[in-house]
Amino acid sequence: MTHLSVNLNKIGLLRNSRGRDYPNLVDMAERTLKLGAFGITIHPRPDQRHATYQDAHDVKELLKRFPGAELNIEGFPEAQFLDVVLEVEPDQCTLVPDDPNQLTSDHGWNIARDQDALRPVIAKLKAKGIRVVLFMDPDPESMVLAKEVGADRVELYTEEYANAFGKTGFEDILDNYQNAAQAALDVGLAVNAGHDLDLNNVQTLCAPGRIMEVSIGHALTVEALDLGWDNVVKAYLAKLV
Ligand SMILES: CC(=O)[C@@H](O)[C@H](O)COP(=O)(O)O
Ligand SMILES: NCC(=O)COP(=O)(O)O
Repeated sequence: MTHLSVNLNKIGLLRNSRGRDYPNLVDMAERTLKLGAFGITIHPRPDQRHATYQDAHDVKELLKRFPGAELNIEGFPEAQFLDVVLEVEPDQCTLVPDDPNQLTSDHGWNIARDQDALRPVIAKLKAKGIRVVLFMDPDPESMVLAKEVGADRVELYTEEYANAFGKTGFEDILDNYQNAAQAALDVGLAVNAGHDLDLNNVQTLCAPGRIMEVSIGHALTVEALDLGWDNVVKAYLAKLV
């Protein structure tokens, strides 16, 4: 079984577009958890275009009423982000090598280059009992270093997987992701996955059983426009058993 962490960035985007607290992100988080989702993910970016730092505090407070459910905060480890994470103390922090001006996340860490910066950050987060995940491209060779710098898990960046799904050559891409996941498991890292996963492609990635958690937001929100939020969350849960 793969855990579903629903990313509420796009709920935050919709809310922020009118300057009122509607839709209320915490209400959507509560609704999502009541449907059986394992957790909530938010990725507050420096411009707080969607999820905000206050959302991190508010969702953490909500989770006190949902024992066993997890909060995953994603982001680049700049000072303000780290201050918020260390205050909120989520169950998990996924470090993503995003530039503040990026439209969205589009690459994993270059650990060989960034290891000196990552090590103390990872140590500080782990000292607070926060599970640390590194957002990674599906490169089996990089998993040893991810473990060596102190990560607990990696999150495989799955845009390439999603783009290849159902097309010629997909099997080779799928094999690469499964090999990268196995390489992570072989060095003692658990494996998350995320970015552009959807109802059509998620099951093939998770079926072999190597993926512990997927975080899904953009496609889930778009699919909910057709199917309704509750139906979409239930549909993902049914595919991840
Ligand atoms: C790291 C990643 O792939 C996603 O979690 C990210 O949160 C997407 O960010 P946007 O919702 O800003 O596109
Ligand atoms: N880490 C991936 C995530 O949280 C959501 O990515 P997406 O489903 O919005 O592409």
